[in-house]
Amino acid sequence: MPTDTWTPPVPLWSATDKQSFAYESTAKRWPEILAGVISALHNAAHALSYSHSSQSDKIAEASVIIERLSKLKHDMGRDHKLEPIPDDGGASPAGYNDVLQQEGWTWFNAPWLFAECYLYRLLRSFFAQSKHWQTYDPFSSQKLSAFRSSGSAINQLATTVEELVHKAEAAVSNGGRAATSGDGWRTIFHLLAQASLWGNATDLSLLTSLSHADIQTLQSGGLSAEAQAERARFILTGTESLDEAWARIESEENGRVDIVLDNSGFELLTDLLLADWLLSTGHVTQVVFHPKNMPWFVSDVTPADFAHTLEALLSPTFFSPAAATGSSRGRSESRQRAFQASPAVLSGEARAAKGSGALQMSEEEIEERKKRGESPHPRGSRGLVMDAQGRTGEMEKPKGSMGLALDPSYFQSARSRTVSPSRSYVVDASVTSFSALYEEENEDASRSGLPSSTSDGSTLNTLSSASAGGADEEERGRSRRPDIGTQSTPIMRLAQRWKAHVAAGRFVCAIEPSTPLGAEVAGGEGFWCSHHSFADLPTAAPELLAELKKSKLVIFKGDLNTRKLLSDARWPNSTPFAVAMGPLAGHFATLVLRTCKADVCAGLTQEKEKWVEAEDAKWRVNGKWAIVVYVAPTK
Ligand SMILES: O=P(O)(O)OC[C@@]1(O)O[C@H](CO)[C@@H](O)[C@@H]1O
Repeated sequence: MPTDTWTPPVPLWSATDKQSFAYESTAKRWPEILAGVISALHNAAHALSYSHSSQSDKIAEASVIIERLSKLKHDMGRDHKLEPIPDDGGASPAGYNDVLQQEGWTWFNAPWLFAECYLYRLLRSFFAQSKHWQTYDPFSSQKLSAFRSSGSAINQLATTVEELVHKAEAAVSNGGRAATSGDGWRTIFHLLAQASLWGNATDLSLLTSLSHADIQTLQSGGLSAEAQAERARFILTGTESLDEAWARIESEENGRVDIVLDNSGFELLTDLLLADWLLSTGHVTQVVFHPKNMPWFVSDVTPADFAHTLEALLSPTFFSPAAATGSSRGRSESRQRAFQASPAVLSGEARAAKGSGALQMSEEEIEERKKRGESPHPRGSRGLVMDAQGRTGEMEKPKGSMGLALDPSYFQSARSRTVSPSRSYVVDASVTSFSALYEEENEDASRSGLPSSTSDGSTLNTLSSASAGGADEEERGRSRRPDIGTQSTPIMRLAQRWKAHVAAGRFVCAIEPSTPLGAEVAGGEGFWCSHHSFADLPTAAPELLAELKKSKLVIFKGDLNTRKLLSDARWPNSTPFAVAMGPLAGHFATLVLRTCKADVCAGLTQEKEKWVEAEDAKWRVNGKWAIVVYVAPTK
């Protein structure tokens, strides 16, 4: 390992242990995730095939990327060596490639954490090297549809938090910060921190098999004291660390808190609710959010996700039942099903456009067939059968087939909508695309006087260019209910506050949301997607460390961030968390909010470890159990 890497005194988790979740992920979950990306790309290309203007180059390029994804899936399944990541003009892959040159790992003998980070960085390079798909986020449609289905849980939380925020602001305006100190306010911090913790259970990379209904059940913890008490028993470390974190928040004058984000959608929403309440108590004057600079672990927050989330929450229709099921604009349920994003059957031989293995026949031929009233594809043509999760394993190509074609049935129900993949949030045709959302949004926005984004969605409102700023917006963000139309909901009103917080610099997204996906980013923010564990942060990212040391509390969300804090090493579970953090421990006050979804753990008592082993053999990985840990600053 290179010199700027700390080596823990215990081995790292890897798929060499066939009993581990590392092995199950490498053998099963990652191939399913790759199949999901192939499906998403197929659907995006499918939507393009109905564009009014010629999209054949983009479609052809999609099939090239699909071929690369298929080969990656093939090579992974056969435990090939990890190949160097090409220099794709984005964040330098040199760190990954230097290690690979030294170690020569394969998929199943590499450290699990390294291999998984490598997988997502390599995936990024497939799109970064393209001409038409450079800003395409292959997980956007999953993130969007999961977020849309979280509406009921979000409204439940927002109703409660809106009241808590206004109560806190009223208390502060009457009695200053002292008025929001003490037991009652600490209890509310517990509730909101635990809502943020359990929001982490909504992790699409894990929930490859759960339905959105299951996800909603997971999210339905809510804020009721009973619900929280019931779930507190699943926090293996107890919740005393929240008392320590709250004492830190109350005591320190410095008003900055940082949140190292995890998943977009519902989890990000719970982080924003916590952050807004912290501001309203007067103990915090700024919250800095740290997203990932590229599509990461399926559902992690990108800068575009951060911006889109605020925009989407302002829309009166984003969580509408129709939008959630994608059956908006009157499409029948059955057509909606036919339109679903996972191609159950890929069939047909496509006349390959020159050298491209295109999905389509030539434009001219399609037009000719349409004029004759024929389907754009010959029925019954031989082809490849692959189920939605790509469980066929090897992608054998039928003899003579030059490429892939979508089942003709897709072409009967596709909307004639131009969906350009040159937008990071492009979604496939099976869910409402953000451009459509923004069209709705603009209609709604113009009615309610809200700032609207551009209709083509390509130059979305970035947080830094968010509407207004100035006294009125400042005031609105502070305490008055914003006048965003009589139809406003609690979440819309809170989102309006959050846009005002952004405009006033009280909410900061550490990476400018308009930053291209995968780009090299300033301030060391690219570190979060590097090959490093966080133990290396002091040596590998001194600029980022200096930033985090300005914060009175740094909150790390989720399982992957915890795996990186612990170097994903095989610590005895009773190892003190600060010991397992290695050189990073003590540089700044740290609060870890993690639902357990991987092999690694630390910070438990031996009694608790014994108890949970007897309670649930899968406690490490099924997302039902959690740890909450506070590590005090000592350096
Ligand atoms: O960081 P999150 O989103 O909480 O969880 C991400 C993650 O822990 O989930 C999977 C294990 O289930 C791993 O592949 C990955 O590291």
